[in-house]
Amino acid sequence: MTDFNHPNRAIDALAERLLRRETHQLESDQLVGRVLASDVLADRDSPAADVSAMDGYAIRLSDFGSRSAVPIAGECVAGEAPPPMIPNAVLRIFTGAVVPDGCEAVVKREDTIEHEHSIEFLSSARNASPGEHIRRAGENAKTNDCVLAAGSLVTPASIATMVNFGSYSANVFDQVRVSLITTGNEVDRFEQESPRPWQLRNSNAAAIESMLRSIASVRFIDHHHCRDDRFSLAESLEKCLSESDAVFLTGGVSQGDYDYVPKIIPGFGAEIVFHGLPIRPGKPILGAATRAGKLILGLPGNPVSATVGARRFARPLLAKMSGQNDWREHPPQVRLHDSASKSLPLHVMRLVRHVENSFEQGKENAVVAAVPSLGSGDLVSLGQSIGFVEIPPGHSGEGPWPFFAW
Ligand SMILES: Nc1nc2c(c(=O)[nH]1)N[C@H]1C(S)=C(S)[C@@H](COP(=O)(O)OP(=O)(O)OC[C@H]3O[C@@H](n4cnc5c(N)ncnc54)[C@H](O)[C@@H]3O)O[C@H]1N2
Ligand code: MOO
Repeated sequence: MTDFNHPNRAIDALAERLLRRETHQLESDQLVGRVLASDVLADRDSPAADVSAMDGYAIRLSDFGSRSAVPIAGECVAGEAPPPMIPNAVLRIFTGAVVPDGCEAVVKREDTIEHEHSIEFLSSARNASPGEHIRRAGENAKTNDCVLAAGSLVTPASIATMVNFGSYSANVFDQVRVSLITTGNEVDRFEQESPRPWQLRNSNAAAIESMLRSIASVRFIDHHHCRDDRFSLAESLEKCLSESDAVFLTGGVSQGDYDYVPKIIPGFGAEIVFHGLPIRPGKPILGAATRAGKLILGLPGNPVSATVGARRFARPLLAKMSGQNDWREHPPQVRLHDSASKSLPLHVMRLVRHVENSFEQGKENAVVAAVPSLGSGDLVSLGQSIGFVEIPPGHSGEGPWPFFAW
């Protein structure tokens, strides 16, 4: 086990040991949020022919020599093959229509005086250069060019690209199957009755399950809740590992006598890559990988630590396992409003909320404010936050700091 001084180093070391999924074909209406396993190729040139970028007139540059009005010989409309160009005449053309053979440029209609059967060129049109307002065949992509690379996350924007090139389905990586184990004798659902003062509702299960269910490239498999018992924990972990690619646990990861998570993991032949990182909250976090490349993430039980840890560590690791090339996060930088706090020798994750008009304060970065919090058990501050900023060791003040939104 190495001592990592940055959460990103720990994430990288764990990511290296994780498996990638098999692949299958999926229809385009199911693809958003999934990861392409094969390149998408252009099935034809884009555009497929030279087309007009403007509503106007298809001309030869020699037409500018004409002193008087030039006749309009016909129309090129979108959805039809163009008529031929006739000498000493222009064709009316519409955006997206194929330009006729012999057309050297398109002049916007605003740069002409339009009569019923002819046009005159305004002086603004006379600077038109060859090819002006013509989108050339293949200028976006040639047939068989790669237009979307394997490993990219499918978005509504990339669906547009796929469908344009005739891909109504794509080869994608299988979803990452994830199970969750929460621990603790004090924790239960308590839906019908009220918990006693020494009991707690299972907020970690609710937070992490909902986070996992919001990721399209993840399939949530199961949630087990275990009492603080070594054998039932080991039994649950064995079952979860047999049916999942990643298992997240909360609680039981620290130094207590009943903290069995670190104790049972070596029994599964898994390598503990880190146990304890210089972060607050979440210091006791544990990351392990099995020989088959499955992920075990042991999150501390405190609700803020568990939720922050899942967001900070699970998200990129699941992106990696789902086959995404660009799986590391690129968090935006934000400034912290009213940032009177001491620096600590840890990476401090501070819960933050929006600030009204955060972009109007003459600063380059958006501004957020710290949510007052009494620590990693403060579920009120957790619920009022929009995410957290991460302040590096020895730093304090307004930043800017990387921001991780929920
Ligand atoms: N001697 C030490 N004690 C502790 C250390 C340490 O370094 N040395 N670290 C502290 C830190 S930091 C944290 S964080 C906690 C994490 O401990 P565990 O992961 O073992 O968590 P638990 O003790 O099981 O629970 C902590 C806390 O969270 C509540 N909890 C647990 N599960 C849930 C759940 N599913 N939903 C809601 N709340 C939950 C639990 O009742 C406890 O209050 O250890 C410190 N101690
Ligand atoms: O760092 Mo522990 O995560 O709750 O306070």
